Amino acid sequence: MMKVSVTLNRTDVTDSHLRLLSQIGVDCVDFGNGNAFAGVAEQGYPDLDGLLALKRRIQSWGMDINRVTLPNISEKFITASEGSEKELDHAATALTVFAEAGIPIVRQRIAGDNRFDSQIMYTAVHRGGMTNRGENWAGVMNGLPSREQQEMWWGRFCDIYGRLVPLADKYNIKLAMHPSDTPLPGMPFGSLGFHRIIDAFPSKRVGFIYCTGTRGEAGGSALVLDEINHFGRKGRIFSVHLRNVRGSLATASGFEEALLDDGDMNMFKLLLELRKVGYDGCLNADHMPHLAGDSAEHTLAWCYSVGYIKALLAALVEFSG
Ligand SMILES: O=C(O)C(=O)C[C@H](O)[C@H](O)CO
Repeated sequence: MMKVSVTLNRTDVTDSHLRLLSQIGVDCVDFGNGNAFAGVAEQGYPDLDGLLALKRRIQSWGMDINRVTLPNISEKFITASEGSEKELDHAATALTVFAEAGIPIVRQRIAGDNRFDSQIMYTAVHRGGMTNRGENWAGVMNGLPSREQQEMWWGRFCDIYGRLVPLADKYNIKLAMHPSDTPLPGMPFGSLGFHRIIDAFPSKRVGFIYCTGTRGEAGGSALVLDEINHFGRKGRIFSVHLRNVRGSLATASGFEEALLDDGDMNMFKLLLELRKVGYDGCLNADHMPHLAGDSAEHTLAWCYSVGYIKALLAALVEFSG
């Protein structure tokens, strides 16, 4: 049975937030910022006792931790600056701490895997005046990574995974990569990059946080359905970010993020495809929309997105019979 998760970027979450998540029926929490865990600032990796206390607190509200993030690997490591190997040592230690705490999925953020580019961003206005992130890639072509830069980055990525994958196998924890957002040409993790990862690192503990929003940005629902089918059949989809978009780079040279019911993709069709390939992980209510009257913590947005996903899941059960 698929479950619903939300992302928290801080670990000092209040009881009132956990209560709200529990009330609206969230099953799991994902932690999106690897540097937020107690211990990372001081020693470079999370403190096991602090992590276990956080896990127990979340469990006391009827939820669990689904995915966490390893301490960030910076540009210094990519360019092999002196002393930067320590970052990989810390990521490796963090992985073993998370495994010891019984966390199922870790994700390594690496400088250069995502690219949020002010050159191509604009504010899209949707129904009721709601604003959303829009991107149009005209003008960015000259700034894209060269073939040489791409290969250099890939070499460093292989150094990172070469260290982390054997540990993931040894400690039985899943190592998940998120697709590059924005999926511009030359970014490492589009559909070709995803194939490349599992070809180079065939361990069954290597897979993806499959983000329907990011991949929809690349090619709309046709691409998303194909990729869910392919990577899902290979058992490589460990978690799903559920987000809708309008347009795509392939079809409109641009895209706009949208509410789950108001983009081009029919989210129920995506769930049917996930069900077809036997996916039973979390559906994360990705990227909180900016709703009128919402709090800085996006509590209204959580209610909208989580409620929508829970209704889709109820419909899916009836559909399956
Ligand atoms: O959740 C992650 O690991 C991400 O990489 C999230 C992305 O940075 C963000 O949602 C952009 O799609």
